[in-house]
Amino acid sequence: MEKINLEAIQKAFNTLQTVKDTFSKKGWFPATSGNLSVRVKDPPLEKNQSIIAITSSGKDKSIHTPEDYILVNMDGSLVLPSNLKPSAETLIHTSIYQHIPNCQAVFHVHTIPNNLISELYADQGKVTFINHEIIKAFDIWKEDASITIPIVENYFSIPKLAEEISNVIQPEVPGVLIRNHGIYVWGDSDFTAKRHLEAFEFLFEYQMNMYFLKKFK
Ligand SMILES: CSC[C@@H](O)[C@@H](O)C(=O)COP(=O)(O)O
Ligand SMILES: [Zn+2]
Repeated sequence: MEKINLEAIQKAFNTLQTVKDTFSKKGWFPATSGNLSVRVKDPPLEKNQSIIAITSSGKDKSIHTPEDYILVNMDGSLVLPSNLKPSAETLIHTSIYQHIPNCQAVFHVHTIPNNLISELYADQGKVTFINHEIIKAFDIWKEDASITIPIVENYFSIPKLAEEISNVIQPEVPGVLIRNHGIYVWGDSDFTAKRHLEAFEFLFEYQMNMYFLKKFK
């Protein structure tokens, strides 16, 4: 811990606060759901010694308190002793950082569109979006672009859920849907992870609306 730079920690906490505020205003943290993490940027640390700043468990994410964030190691353990509990889903975050080499931020939200799409396409284990301009937000620049996001079952056991997510992770698709639960997204910066999340949510909302429009046409 002596090696860890306080400025880097403060910067990580500030980033989480800004993202938390933005998503909260969109209504993306209903009933204390959702969690966020960023890698604490500390160049002297080796990759496997990295630490992350993550939201504490069970907090109302529409308000700010000094207890909102906590530091954890890549095995999910606390960096410093604390009475605070890190997110119950910390192991999902650490597993994503370990599988995606340049991952700097992981965001998780529960929304009605991501829950409905995850249920609608659960049997296929994935959902594909084709020919949407917003696919460029995933850095996919080609004619007839498409993106396919995997869907996993909502296992009660977090280690099992983390393992299932890591089994379907594809580096070129920065997200995984969990059936009737929510979405995990990541990026090589908090800016990129936010852009990915907004693009996925746009596609889910579009698909959901299109589904109903076609039904009642
Ligand atoms: C209140 S339901 C949501 C939780 O069970 C969980 O899925 C979640 O997203 C938030 O858990 P948390 O421990 O606060 O990070
Ligand atoms: Zn959740």
